[in-house]
Amino acid sequence: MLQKLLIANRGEIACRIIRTARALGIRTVAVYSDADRQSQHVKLADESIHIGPAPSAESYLVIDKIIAAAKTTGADAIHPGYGFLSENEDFADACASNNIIFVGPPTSAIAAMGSKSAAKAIMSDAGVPLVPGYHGTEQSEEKLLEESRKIGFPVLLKAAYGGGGKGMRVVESERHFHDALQSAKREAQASFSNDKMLVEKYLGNPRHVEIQVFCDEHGNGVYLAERDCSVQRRHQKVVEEAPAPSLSTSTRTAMGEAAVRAAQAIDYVGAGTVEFLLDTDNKFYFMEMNTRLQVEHPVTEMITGQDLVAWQLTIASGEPLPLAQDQIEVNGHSFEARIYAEDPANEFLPSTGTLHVLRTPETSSALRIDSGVIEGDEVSAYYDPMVAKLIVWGENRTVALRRLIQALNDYRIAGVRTNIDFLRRIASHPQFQRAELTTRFIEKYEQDLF
Ligand SMILES: Nc1ncc2cc(-c3cccc4ccccc34)c(N3CC[C@@H](N)C3)nc2n1
Ligand SMILES: [Ca+2]
Repeated sequence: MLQKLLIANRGEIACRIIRTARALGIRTVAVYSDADRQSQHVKLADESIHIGPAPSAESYLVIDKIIAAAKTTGADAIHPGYGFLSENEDFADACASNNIIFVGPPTSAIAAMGSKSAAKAIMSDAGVPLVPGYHGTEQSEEKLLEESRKIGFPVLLKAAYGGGGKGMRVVESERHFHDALQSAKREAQASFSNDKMLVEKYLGNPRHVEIQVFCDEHGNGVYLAERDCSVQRRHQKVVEEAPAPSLSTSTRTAMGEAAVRAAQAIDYVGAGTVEFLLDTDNKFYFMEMNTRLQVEHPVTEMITGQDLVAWQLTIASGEPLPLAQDQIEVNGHSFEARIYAEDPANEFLPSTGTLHVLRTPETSSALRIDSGVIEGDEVSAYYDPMVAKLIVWGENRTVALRRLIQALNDYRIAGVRTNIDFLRRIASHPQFQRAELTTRFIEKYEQDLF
């Protein structure tokens, strides 16, 4: 087993990783910027080391500083968490060349999934269903238009190196094609320094259903059920749940097996998430694969009873998967609500300030709060405004949803504005209660939600 783990992250995920490492008897090292000197993750770790000024670009994102911190403290492994350097090939390489275990997949797997078009080519060979479309290297406007005609409008233009909806344009008909392509390419170039496009058939009302996969270094691969992350606002997940409501056992099995095939096609090791679009006809299509632990992993932990960070550390130590596929059981239903310090009344802009009041609902085996802050802490604008994740479990969706609403009612935060009321309105909405989830939920019910 690993002796000493450096967590190259901050906030709730750093605290969460430290808790599991401690339970496994692994010593922990926290890294912190000037703004995080007094933060929770620093207090929780056995050791801590300063890595630079508050801006991420001068601290949490600086590969050499993280590597130097690991060497100074004698860490034998680094957990990247999510965001920051978690899907950065150069960072994974830097760990390897410094004989530090990177708690994640091989660099080759990160590279393979880095481009959506390259990923689709691999998935197609692995027999994973793709949205009808074009993901080739020829990028002339004529070629992309010809392929769009073949697919049939409406089509979706997507940036091959994109994410979070940037560089994405729905093209209703041919006469909008030129302008949509130019603006998508401009945005992709600006956001990702790469304007390579792929074209997909536009699905009118898909759900976002993602499969949690785990592979070890011995060729074993399993899936740990799925999560429905359809309720998004501007491509940012707001509420996630597991399992996906009204997903048939045959669809669940087919998606899970496709996800494991996808992972094994790239010799995956560690925790990964294969994202699918689930269409109204129950057909599913590969969207992308995330080669990191996701923010919403706790809902999977709640319904399977597994600690996914413990699995990551076990596998990073070279040990086999803790369970075989037929030993993985799903019990009950779980929701995660992401609590952001942002102001719904002001375009959801980040809200900063001191958390004068932070009273949380009482935790239990059915209610978990993953948070990186305590009362009195400062919420700055330097980092992601998510201050906590509220995770609930129930023996069925109705019970879990009732607990979610009760917990949101019991949350008291003063000093920054939060999205708690917005979350409560989503959870209480009749269509949400009836699990009529589509990716257009918030857009469709916007007037009821604000
Ligand atoms: N071919 C095709 N058709 C419809 C789509 C609709 C979306 C979409 C659009 C808006 C919100 C969404 C929420 C969850 C899942 C998907 C969406 C979508 N994505 C991809 C990235 C994700 N953040 C949004 N891709 C799509 N692809
Ligand atoms: Ca991704």
